[in-house]
Amino acid sequence: MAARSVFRSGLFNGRVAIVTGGATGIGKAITAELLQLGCRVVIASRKSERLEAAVDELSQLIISSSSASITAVCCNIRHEDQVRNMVASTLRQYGRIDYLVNNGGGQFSSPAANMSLKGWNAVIDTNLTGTFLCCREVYNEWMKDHGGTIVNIIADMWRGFPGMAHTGAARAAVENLTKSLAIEWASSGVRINSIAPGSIFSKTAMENYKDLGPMMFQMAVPCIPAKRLGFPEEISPAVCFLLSPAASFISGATLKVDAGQSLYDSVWEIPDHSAWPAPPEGENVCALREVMKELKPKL
Ligand SMILES: CCC/C=C/C(=O)SCCNC(=O)CCNC(=O)[C@H](O)C(C)(C)COP(=O)([O-])OP(=O)([O-])OC[C@H]1O[C@@H](n2cnc3c(N)ncnc32)[C@H](O)[C@@H]1OP(=O)([O-])[O-]
Ligand SMILES: NC(=O)C1=CN([C@@H]2O[C@H](COP(=O)(O)OP(=O)(O)OC[C@H]3O[C@@H](n4cnc5c(N)ncnc54)[C@H](OP(=O)(O)O)[C@@H]3O)[C@@H](O)[C@H]2O)C=CC1
Repeated sequence: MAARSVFRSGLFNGRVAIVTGGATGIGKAITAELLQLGCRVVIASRKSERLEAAVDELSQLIISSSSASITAVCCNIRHEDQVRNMVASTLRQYGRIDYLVNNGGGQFSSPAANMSLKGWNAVIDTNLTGTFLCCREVYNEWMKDHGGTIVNIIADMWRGFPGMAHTGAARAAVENLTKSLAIEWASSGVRINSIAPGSIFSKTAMENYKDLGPMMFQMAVPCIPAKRLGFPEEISPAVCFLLSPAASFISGATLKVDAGQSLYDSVWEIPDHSAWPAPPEGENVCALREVMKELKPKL
């Protein structure tokens, strides 16, 4: 499935990674690249049929001389007992956990004013609490004594996330969590960083938004300096870099992989309105009125 990795083959030989949401979209590309680099990967998410299909497909990438392997465990990261089971079963199977990629997550699109508490909580529990639980469990059960590397997938929420305020709040919180853990766990030899993807197209990501999906992704294109969408295979090399020894002095950082989208335009339209309070009267307001009088006929 994925293009061949630019990294040295065998880079992750003998290493063990957990990739949440590793069966679809960005997670599937990460899993594919880790496998090509010799890693033993455990993919974890809610739907067993997706996990089984990914194991079948991705195991075909493994060449017979490689130390790589792929297995799956059903885990809803919102549930503490299931996260505990994911970590315990990985340790039973492989005896170590070198890497954790917190990629599983998502949201629905809705104006904040229409969000129910249940919907808000579903998104916060998935993206913030789920990430916290996975980090804490992997740390307590393995990385505390052996070190390791964690990458958290967040989002382009640098100017807020109008239309998906719940996920903006959760991802900003994960960015901050990443910084706290980078300090708290440094003395265990744990590095932890975030990656903030721009608009990354995959069939599963699009289908999450039902009928709105195709339009949402298409509408993002003019706001991307590259004038095209990104693809999962453009996120996975950044994840592999941050996991690898090439990033041995990087912790607590966030890497934006968005072709500059976060610096540029927004899809959120603010209609013309006169709802704001008038500015304080004074010489500058008078001067602007004069300028506008002269400018108006030319506009
Ligand atoms: C340009 C694009 C940028 C893309 C960024 C990406 O991340 S792409 C990646 C995209 N990939 C993903 O996002 C993948 C993962 N995403 C998901 O699994 C879901 O989006 C989830 C996080 C909401 C969890 O859902 P779940 O079914 O496990 O949760 P649940 O059953 O426990 O409670 C859900 C509650 O949430 C509410 N609610 C839910 N949907 C809507 C809606 N459309 N409308 C309104 N509200 C909605 C509702 O209140 C519902 O309760 P109700 O009223 O039914 O009793
Ligand atoms: N595509 C994009 O433009 C962007 C994506 N992101 C983020 O990147 C990550 C991957 O998304 P992407 O690949 O695009 O979309 P996908 O919808 O393909 O991937 C989401 C994955 O998360 C898993 N998942 C969702 N909820 C849970 C849960 N509660 N427990 C365990 N696994 C869960 C899903 O599997 P299952 O349903 O089986 O549980 C699925 O594999 C997500 O966090 C997403 O929000 C961030 C910015 C932009």
